[in-house]
Amino acid sequence: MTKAILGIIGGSGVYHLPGLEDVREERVSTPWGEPSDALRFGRIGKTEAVFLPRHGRGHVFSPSGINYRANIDAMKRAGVTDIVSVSACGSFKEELYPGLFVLVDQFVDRTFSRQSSFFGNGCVAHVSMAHPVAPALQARVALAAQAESIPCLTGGTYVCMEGPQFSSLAESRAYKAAGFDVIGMTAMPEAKLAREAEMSYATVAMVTDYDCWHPDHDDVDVASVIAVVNANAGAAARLLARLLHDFPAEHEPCPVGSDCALDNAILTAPPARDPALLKKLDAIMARVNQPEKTP
Ligand SMILES: CSC[C@H]1O[C@H](OP(=O)(O)O)[C@H](O)[C@@H]1O
Ligand SMILES: Nc1ncnc2[nH]cnc12
Repeated sequence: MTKAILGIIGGSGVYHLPGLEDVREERVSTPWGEPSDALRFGRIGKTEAVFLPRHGRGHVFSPSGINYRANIDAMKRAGVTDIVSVSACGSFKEELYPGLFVLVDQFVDRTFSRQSSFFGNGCVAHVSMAHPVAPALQARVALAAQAESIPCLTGGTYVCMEGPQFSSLAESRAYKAAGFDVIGMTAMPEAKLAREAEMSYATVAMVTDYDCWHPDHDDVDVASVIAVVNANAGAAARLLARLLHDFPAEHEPCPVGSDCALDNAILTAPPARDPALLKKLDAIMARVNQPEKTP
């Protein structure tokens, strides 16, 4: 049995987790550098949680400047089994209106200036990203939203742009024509790294705007995003509190293999592996490095 510990990553405007009890803060260093902020450990009900604001308190890290590897590695070191991230996003669909929570299940990665893997020369791994969101975790988020009567839709594709500038009208129209549902700047490589670290991952995409394609709405700007996030901060807090309160004590095995993603993913032969990289991978590869149990 693996004890479930929930990691919550807060996005723009979400720098705290209201309702967290017995809070303890700890700065966790990782072989990949410093996470965006101190980890905040606590619990809601019987469930332990670890909260991290991805931009740091005071919003100091830009989407391209966030150390995603340090954030995910720190969560792994803290024993986190399941991560729920909250992300503000623009909408490409009329029916995905500002204030709606969308539980996306696919990502398109258009970032180009980020460290997107823990692996590399000396230890090569290829994990599956066919199903980047853990369905059981996502279903629990949906149940929590339902229980709190929070408008929430399951399913959708989040395109992750590099930023920090918002999209041009031509880009916005192209993403809409491609059938993407929402756009943000942070879910990638976060979701990829969570998969490499064998943690379940689900995103609550909080629609804040219609980007710039909509003829009847103003083009997105920071003020409008933050106004919608602030207006919905209470709903996000209630959703997360309910999720934590109702979360099972034991980590539920992931039907798409989030918790065993490294099985059959590592190509580099053991004798050829780079000891320095393996040392950095101590937390990420902890499960696959365990000595085999003798019967
Ligand atoms: C505040 S506007 C752009 C900013 O909002 C989103 O943040 P997050 O995903 O962390 O909630 C978007 O990705 C940009 O970072
Ligand atoms: N329209 C948009 N584009 C990119 N990131 C966003 N975050 C919130 N709204 C956004």
